[in-house]
Amino acid sequence: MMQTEPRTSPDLRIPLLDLDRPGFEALAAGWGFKPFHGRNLFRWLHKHGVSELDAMSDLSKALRERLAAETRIDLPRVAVEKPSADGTIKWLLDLHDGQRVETVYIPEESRSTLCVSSQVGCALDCRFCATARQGFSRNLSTGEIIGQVWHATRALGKPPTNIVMMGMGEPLANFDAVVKAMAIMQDDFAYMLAKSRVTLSTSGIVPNIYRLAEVSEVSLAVSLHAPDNELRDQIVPINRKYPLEQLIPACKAYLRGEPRRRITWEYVMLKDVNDSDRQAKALIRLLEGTPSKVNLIPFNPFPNSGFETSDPERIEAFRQRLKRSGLVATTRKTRGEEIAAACGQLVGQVQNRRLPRAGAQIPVSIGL
Ligand SMILES: C[S@@+](CC[C@H](N)C(=O)[O-])C[C@H]1O[C@@H](n2cnc3c(N)ncnc32)[C@H](O)[C@@H]1O
Ligand code: SF4
Repeated sequence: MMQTEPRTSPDLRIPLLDLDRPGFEALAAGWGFKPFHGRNLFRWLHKHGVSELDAMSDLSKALRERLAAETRIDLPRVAVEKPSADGTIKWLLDLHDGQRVETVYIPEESRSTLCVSSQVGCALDCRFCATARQGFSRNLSTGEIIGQVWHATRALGKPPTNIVMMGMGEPLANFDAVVKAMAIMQDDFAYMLAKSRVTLSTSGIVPNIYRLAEVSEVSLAVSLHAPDNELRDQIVPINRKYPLEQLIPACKAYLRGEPRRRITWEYVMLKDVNDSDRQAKALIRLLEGTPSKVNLIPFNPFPNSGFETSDPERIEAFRQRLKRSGLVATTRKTRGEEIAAACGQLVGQVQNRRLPRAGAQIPVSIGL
């Protein structure tokens, strides 16, 4: 075992999980090593899931000593692991300051999806969302976001085939950390996910949709939930700042006219709120001219939500109406019911705050 004592206080050491590949290369180069040594370290950490410096056999002793002295690797600690009979696994992860976030793994026949959190809580206050009830606590760092992927990959023995930024929080409100974490997910020396296999879901922070288009090519899912401003203002309050006449052009611009790309619109089905035939027609009109897929999400209830989920027949009638207009429309499957693991329903724990029991009986539903 390497005996080197840290030269600096642990808090001042460089958190390696916060770095992307260029960051590792710059770190190595800054210390007088070749940049590829930094790349090798990045590969050990993310591709091989190795966090013990002594096991990184192709790194020089001098580099490992420097790393041991001046860097740290803050791996997530699992507070609770809940497997479900259908293979879904929910992890509640402890963060360094006592906050907790949830990550959900959903296996399917031909793919596996990891639902990743971007914030502790959320400030955007969508009326039907359990995370919103928790309020906003803080952004996650890049390391805390990619740490969820690191953990799942290690636990499962292989990376998921798909990652969705649909856990707790609004990813576009934590722009820099999320973009860097998504770059690591896609890096060939790390998790090797194709661009289309990483999806960012947003409730519609319009300026950051334009920014995202400049720096990333991930798939975009937008939480729409209403076909007009009047209703959307009420149930997705960010709409008052960025209404539909700004949101739709931003999403179109995101596609850059590329024929194979499209926006996934998430539409949570709320009984007698947004599920009428008239609203289906309005939705069709709204999405005209935008390459789209609509994903209908049966509302996952939680105590005192004030909403009910639409009847299955109503959801199917709504879907058929969209389909007849030529839209691709699907209904999300419910998964992992007994472990309360719904993406979009996650409630981590915030230290020293009283939490609603929301989420206690909530099923998982996912599937873009
Ligand atoms: C929790 S959000 C996280 C990503 C981002 N903040 C957003 O709103 O798109 C992921 C998805 O879950 C949906 N969702 C939130 N609460 C839900 C509920 N009670 N039932 C079903 N879906 C819900 C959201 O609308 C969104 O489409
Ligand atoms: S749906 Fe998304 S944006 Fe809205 S409160 Fe929940 S996590 Fe935040």
